[in-house]
Amino acid sequence: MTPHVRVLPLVATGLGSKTKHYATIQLHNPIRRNALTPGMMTQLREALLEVRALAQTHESLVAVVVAGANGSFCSGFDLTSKTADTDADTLDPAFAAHMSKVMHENMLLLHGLPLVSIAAVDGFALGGGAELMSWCDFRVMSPSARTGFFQSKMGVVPGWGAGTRLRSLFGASHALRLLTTPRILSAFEAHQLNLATHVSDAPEADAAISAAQLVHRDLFERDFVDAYPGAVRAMKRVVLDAGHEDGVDAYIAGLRRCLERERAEFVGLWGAKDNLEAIKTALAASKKSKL
Ligand SMILES: C[C@@H](C(=O)O)C(=O)SCCNC(=O)CCNC(=O)[C@H](O)C(C)(C)COP(=O)(O)OP(=O)(O)OC[C@H]1O[C@@H](n2cnc3c(N)ncnc32)[C@H](O)[C@@H]1OP(=O)(O)O
Repeated sequence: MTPHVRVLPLVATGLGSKTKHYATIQLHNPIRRNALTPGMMTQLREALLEVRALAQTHESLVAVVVAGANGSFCSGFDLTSKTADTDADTLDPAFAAHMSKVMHENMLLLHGLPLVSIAAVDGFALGGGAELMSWCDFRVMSPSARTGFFQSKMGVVPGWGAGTRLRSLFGASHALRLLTTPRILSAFEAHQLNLATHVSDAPEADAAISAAQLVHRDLFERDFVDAYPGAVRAMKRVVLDAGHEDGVDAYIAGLRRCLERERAEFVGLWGAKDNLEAIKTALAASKKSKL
């Protein structure tokens, strides 16, 4: 199946006036661990707009889950996608600027949805995948899932906005620690660092559980069960609105300006000497591990 991003049918949970629904946006490029091609980035925007429209017509829709397919979350940008989706060289600064802008706008759209956003992380959330995870309000990891901001090891800064996002989530020193430490973290370590907001309470018993199952069982059938849908939606408005004294539009505009500066750093480093050396080393290591 060609790589794609789609919105799955809404799921209902709870009873009576507390019935709540959630939507799922699924990233589907399993042979590349759900890395995003340029085409998938455009489809991600369409999926986010579809979910935003659903939120307008369905008052009981309280959350959107972002998930991968076949046991993986997302391994960032699909480094093999240039020939399939575009003629541009993906190491070209013009491509870097374009990709980063598209993903920054996607992240702002996700962040500004009137719904609680939930990353359901199985397998790996790596590079841009860790960034996408970080932009979600809740970050649920299955017991065997892994994540990591390994951009510094690739000689770049984040291309999908994690500098801005982690600074706003955790403050400067914690954001810097995560971004300058290109280590792959277990779900347990990610939870200790507050990067994961939810992991299994009994990881050994839940060894085979998926993040989507954890979301359904632990969030919707337990944590959210007593909340009224209207109150959940209002909480999201309150929290977003509290981001800036002039309200949500000023908050998002401020984030956009920060992302513009972050993008300039990314474009300057993507495809430059250190990045090329890192890609060469990574490719050689990958080939060696398969011999
Ligand atoms: C925008 C920027 C940013 O950070 O801001 C980015 O995202 S740059 C992109 C950053 N991401 C990466 O560099 C991810 C590199 N990938 C990996 O480190 C690894 O594949 C893992 C994600 C840890 C998964 O390891 P695991 O052992 O489970 O599987 P594997 O390595 O055999 O991967 C399965 C197949 O998917 C491919 N594959 C995995 N990630 C890919 C990616 N991002 N782009 C293109 N192909 C990718 C592998 O080459 C392999 O292809 P074959 O089956 O043909 O051998």
